[in-house]
Amino acid sequence: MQPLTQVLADLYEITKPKVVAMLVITAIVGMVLSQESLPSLWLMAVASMGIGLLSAAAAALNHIVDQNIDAKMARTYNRPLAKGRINNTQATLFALLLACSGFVLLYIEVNALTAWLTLCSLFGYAVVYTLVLKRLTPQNIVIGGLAGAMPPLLGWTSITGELHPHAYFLVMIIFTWTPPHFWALAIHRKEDYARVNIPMLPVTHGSTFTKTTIVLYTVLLLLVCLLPYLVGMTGLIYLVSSLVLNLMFLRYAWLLKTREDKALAMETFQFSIKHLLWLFVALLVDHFFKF
Ligand code: HEM
Ligand SMILES: CC(C)=CCC/C(C)=C/CC/C(C)=C/COP(=O)(O)OP(=O)(O)O
Repeated sequence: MQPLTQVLADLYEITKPKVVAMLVITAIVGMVLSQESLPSLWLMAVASMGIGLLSAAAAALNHIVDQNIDAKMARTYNRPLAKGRINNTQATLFALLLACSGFVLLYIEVNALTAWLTLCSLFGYAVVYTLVLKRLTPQNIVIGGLAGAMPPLLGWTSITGELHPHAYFLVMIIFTWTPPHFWALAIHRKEDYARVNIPMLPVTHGSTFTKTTIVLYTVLLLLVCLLPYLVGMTGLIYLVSSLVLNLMFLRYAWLLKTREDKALAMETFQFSIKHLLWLFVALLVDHFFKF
């Protein structure tokens, strides 16, 4: 029997807290951008809580589904389920508790549209991506990435109760960002994925092809990031910040492609996270000081 504190720490770990924190930040930006003035803080808090709970449930389900492959990969062998520190019943009940409380909170305190869309995102990540696409095709993270890109739209609908084209631009940004974010890591962890027969792009098409694809996606990302400015949704603060961040990302991608430095893959991956965080901070600042 594990001590209760260890079980709680393990349950917390399977929620992928840092990823969920980032998802919630992008949702909050969606909330703020949906209105001229700051939305109700109560509504923002409950919506963030609901989106966070359902994202955490999705992450826990991913740990349950992937425990056998996680146990064989150097990056993930020490995860709570892979190591048997918690069992399937504990993890499943925990995931259900998170999912139900998140859904009910969104449905009652926010709106039905957001509750259903967030549940669809959970399904998209935990079932469509993890259970099916991850094992099926090297385009797994391109298609599956849509679930992780949804939070800004979920944040937007939390406040307005309606879908809006401006929210789609934010989704498109994260959707285009996800492949270079993940493939940089997948290059570094290629042997891990090959060992467990997961058809990640560097395994199926090689690292050289993947690096070229990363460069192309970072160029596409730079262009997609211009859309909010071009339609008048954002101002110059966002335009300049996004250009600087995307040129930095492109530089990492280019160095990764052209230099034989093994450390560059993880450096590119780590930069991708900072890139997205600062891009969304820029969207926030721009919203309040738009010129
Ligand atoms: C299908 C889409 C995605 C895939 C396959 C993916 C893959 C990954 C993987 C494998 C890691 C773990 C790296 C490690 O253990 O060292 C990671 C880390 C991370 N991802 Fe993603 N990611 C995706 C989408 C996203 C999205 C949409 C966000 C946020 C908006 C995000 C934010 C992060 C953050 C913040 C980390 C660092 C976590 C930490 O340091 O513990 N990812 N990602
Ligand atoms: C409700 C909602 C918005 C859901 C979004 C869910 C979510 C947690 C998205 C994050 C994407 C992510 C971390 C993928 C990595 O999975 P992986 O299995 O490829 O990586 P791993 O090997 O580290 O587990």
